[in-house]
Amino acid sequence: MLMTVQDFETAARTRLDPVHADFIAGGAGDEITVRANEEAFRRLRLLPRVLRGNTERAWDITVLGSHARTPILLSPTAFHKLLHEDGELATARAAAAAGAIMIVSMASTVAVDDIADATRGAGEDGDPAPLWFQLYLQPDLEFTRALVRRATDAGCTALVVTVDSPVRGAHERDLRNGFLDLPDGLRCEHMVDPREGGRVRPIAMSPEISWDHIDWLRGITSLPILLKGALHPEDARLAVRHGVDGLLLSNHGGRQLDTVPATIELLPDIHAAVAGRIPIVLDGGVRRGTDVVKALALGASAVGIGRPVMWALAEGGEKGVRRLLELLREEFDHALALCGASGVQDLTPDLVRAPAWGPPPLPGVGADAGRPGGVVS
Ligand SMILES: Cc1cc2nc3c(=O)[nH]c(=O)nc-3n(C[C@H](O)[C@H](O)[C@H](O)COP(=O)(O)O)c2cc1C
Ligand SMILES: O=C(O)C(=O)c1ccccc1
Repeated sequence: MLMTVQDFETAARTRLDPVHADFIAGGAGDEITVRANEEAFRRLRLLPRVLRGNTERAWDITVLGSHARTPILLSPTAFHKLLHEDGELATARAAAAAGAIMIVSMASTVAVDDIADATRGAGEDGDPAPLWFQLYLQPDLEFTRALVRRATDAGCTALVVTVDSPVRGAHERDLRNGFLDLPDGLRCEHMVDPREGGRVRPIAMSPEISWDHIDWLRGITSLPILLKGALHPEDARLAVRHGVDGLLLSNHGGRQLDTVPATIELLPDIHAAVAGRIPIVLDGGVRRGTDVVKALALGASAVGIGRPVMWALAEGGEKGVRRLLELLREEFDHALALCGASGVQDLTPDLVRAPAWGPPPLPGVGADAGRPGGVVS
């Protein structure tokens, strides 16, 4: 029976080509960060409140003007048709049914306009949660501009710019398997260039992308912009200064620079750096309702899931993703109830006990020298 996120992975693996399972599960280098994301959630402990008398619970959130019926959104992931013939259409219909925001990947195998068409009127009350669009800024700015227009015309309500990929992460599993691109018959629909007779362009991951490009993007769109993959508190502050509207705190599920910290471990610092000026969405290692509670308590406005969606899609198409989103919402609701919370607004940092992250500070140095693991505030 499919009761947990782990069950979906186990079930999907019985159906999937192991090369494709490796593409989903894998990460960069030794996959230290892949493991760290999940482990860091496990190391955090919840301290519930009691006798709160809360009988009703709400799960709604509004982030950057986008309303959703769940704080769990679908992080952008590539190549859904590799896993199921309906590809992103199945994923998007399931997200619409759950009222969950879906971030459409620039590397999707169905174009964002077709995804938007498939979900129109598909929500429970005819009002599906909006789509956001993820992009890698292409050095060819006219191409990027056309892509932004396409996403905007499709009705996307935010842009998510992935900035952790000046070069592509070294996915050793894929290299060993010789999995380097989509098989014949599948393509990244957004990369079909009408100016070039329908040639499919490769997605450029370019080290020349800089804050100047963010300024340029800020100037050509009025959609909210989120940066995905800034991890340094100084970059979080710079993002605010450059007019960025939100952060997707993400280490790309451990698929870019290996050995970066778990995102949940970074959240308190990033939260302090932006000081409430812009919302933070977190992804990486979210597998349980309690993980969602922990991230929201430590200051995230929402969380994203990547691999779980792909396992569920491979396992059961639209139905699979529907069931996945349902079970995570049930787990989240259950955890809320056990924390004595009636909604996201009751989730505060005092509900989370953090271990002392990383190597201990040098004795006698810094404000929190020798600080034992304690309540995060
Ligand atoms: C197979 C796969 C494909 C991905 N494709 C993209 C992508 O196209 N664009 C992007 O910004 N992030 C991409 N990501 C990263 C996810 O958006 C997300 O950051 C990550 O999967 C979250 O971690 P989780 O898998 O532990 O939930 C991909 C991740 C996976 C596993
Ligand atoms: O694999 C990834 O993590 C990823 O981001 C990606 C981007 C473009 C094409 C395929 C995958």
